[in-house]
Amino acid sequence: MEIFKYMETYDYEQLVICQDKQSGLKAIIAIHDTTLGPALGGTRMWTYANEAAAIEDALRLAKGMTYKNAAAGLNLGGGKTVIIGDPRTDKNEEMFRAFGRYIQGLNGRYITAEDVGTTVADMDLIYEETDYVTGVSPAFGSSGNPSPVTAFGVYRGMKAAAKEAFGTDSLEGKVIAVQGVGNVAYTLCRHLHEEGAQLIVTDINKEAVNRVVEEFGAKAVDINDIYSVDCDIYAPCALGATINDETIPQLKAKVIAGAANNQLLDTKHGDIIHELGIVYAPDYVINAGGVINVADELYGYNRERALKKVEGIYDNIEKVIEIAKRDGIPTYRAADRLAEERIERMKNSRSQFLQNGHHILSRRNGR
Ligand SMILES: NC(=O)c1ccc[n+]([C@@H]2O[C@H](COP(=O)([O-])OP(=O)(O)OC[C@H]3O[C@@H](n4cnc5c(N)ncnc54)[C@H](O)[C@@H]3O)[C@@H](O)[C@H]2O)c1
Ligand SMILES: CC(C)C[C@H](N)C(=O)O
Repeated sequence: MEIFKYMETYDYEQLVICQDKQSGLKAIIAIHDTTLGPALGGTRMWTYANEAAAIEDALRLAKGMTYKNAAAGLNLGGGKTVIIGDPRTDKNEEMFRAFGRYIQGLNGRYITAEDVGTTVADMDLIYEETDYVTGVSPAFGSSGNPSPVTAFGVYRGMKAAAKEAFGTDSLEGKVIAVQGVGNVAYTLCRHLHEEGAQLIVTDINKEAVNRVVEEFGAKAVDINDIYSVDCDIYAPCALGATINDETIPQLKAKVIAGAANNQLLDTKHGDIIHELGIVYAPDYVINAGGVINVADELYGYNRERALKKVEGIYDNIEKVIEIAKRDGIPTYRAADRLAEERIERMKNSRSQFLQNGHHILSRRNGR
C-alpha cells in the first residue's frame, strides 16, 4: 500500500503509529478530517492478517466516522484506532494506559471510545492517562457502554425506513430477520419485541441465540438461511459486506435496516438494491446512536438529552430518503451527500478570519 498516495486520494490528515514494547501495544490512530471538530471514533482491537491490513482498516474506519459524525449533525471530525492483537488474550493494563498517553499527546485532535474488541473497562484504563476518551464508566459521570443506545437509534431508523416502504412506521406484526444478536442487536430485539414484531434470528454464538429465543420468542435459523427467510425487514447486525452479489438475489425483505458498519460490499450493491425498490437505511446514519451518545459527554453527559438526540435518527433517515428522491439517487449516496454538504458548508463559513489565542500578534505583545 502506498500510504501517502492513499491518504492524498481520500484527503486524510494524519496517521499515527504507536508502539510500546513492554505492554505489547501496537496501535494505529487514523485521523481523516477535522473540519467539523476533533476527530471522534472508537478503538478496534483485532487480529489482523498483516500490518498493511491494519493500517488500511484504520484509515477506512476513520473516514467512515467523518461521514457518520457529519451526517449525525455532530460538531466532530472522523478518526479511528486499531490495536493489533487478540482482544481475548492480548490485553493488559499497561497497554491501554500507554495508549492513553499517546492519545494525550495528540492534545485533543483525537477522542476515542469503544469499538469491536474494546470495552468500558478498557476506556476506564485510558481515562487514567487522558481526558480525550468517552464511553468511560458511569461511575465517572460518563456514558458507559454505547451499545444499548446504538440499538435504540437503529430501532428509530428502522421505523422511519418502514414508513417509506409500508406506509406506516408501526412494526407490529412485521417479520424482522436479525443477523447477529450480540450487544446491539439484543437490545434492538427487545424494542422490536415490545412493539409486537416477529423475530427471526441467527448467530454463530448459540447462547446469544438462545437468549433472544427464550426472552423474545424469536425463531432461530441457520447462519446461511437468514438472507432467504420470508420477512419484511432484514437487519444486519453482525458483520460488514453482507449485501453482495450472492445475498441480494436471496433477499425477500423490502427494507434493510441494521447496526453493522459497512453493510454494502461495494457501492454497486447499493445501486442494485435501489433498483430493486428495497428501502436501505444507510449504515452510518442508522447506527450513529453510539457516537451521538458518547459525544454528549463532551458537554457533561446527560442521558435524557443524549436519547432525545438519538431519537432524531428517525428524522435523519427521513431526510436521507427525501434527498434520494429529490436527486434521484440511492439512499447510500444521499447519505454521503448529506455529510459532504455539511462539511463543505462549515469549511466555507470558517474561512472568515477570526483571531484566536495563538495569533501571531499575541506573541508580538509578549502574551
Ligand atoms: N456497539 C455499538 O455501539 C456499535 C455502534 C455502531 C456500529 N456497530 C456495529 O454493529 C455491529 C454489531 O455490534 P455489536 O457491538 O453488537 O457487536 P457484537 O460482537 O456484540 O455482536 C455481533 C454478533 O454477531 C455475531 N456474528 C459474528 N459473525 C456472524 C455470522 N457470520 N453470522 C451471524 N452472526 C455472527 C457474533 O457472534 C455476535 O454475537 C458491528 O458491525 C459493529 O461494528 C456497533
Ligand atoms: C465512538 C463509538 C461509539 C463509535 C462506534 N464504535 C461506531 O462505530 O459508531
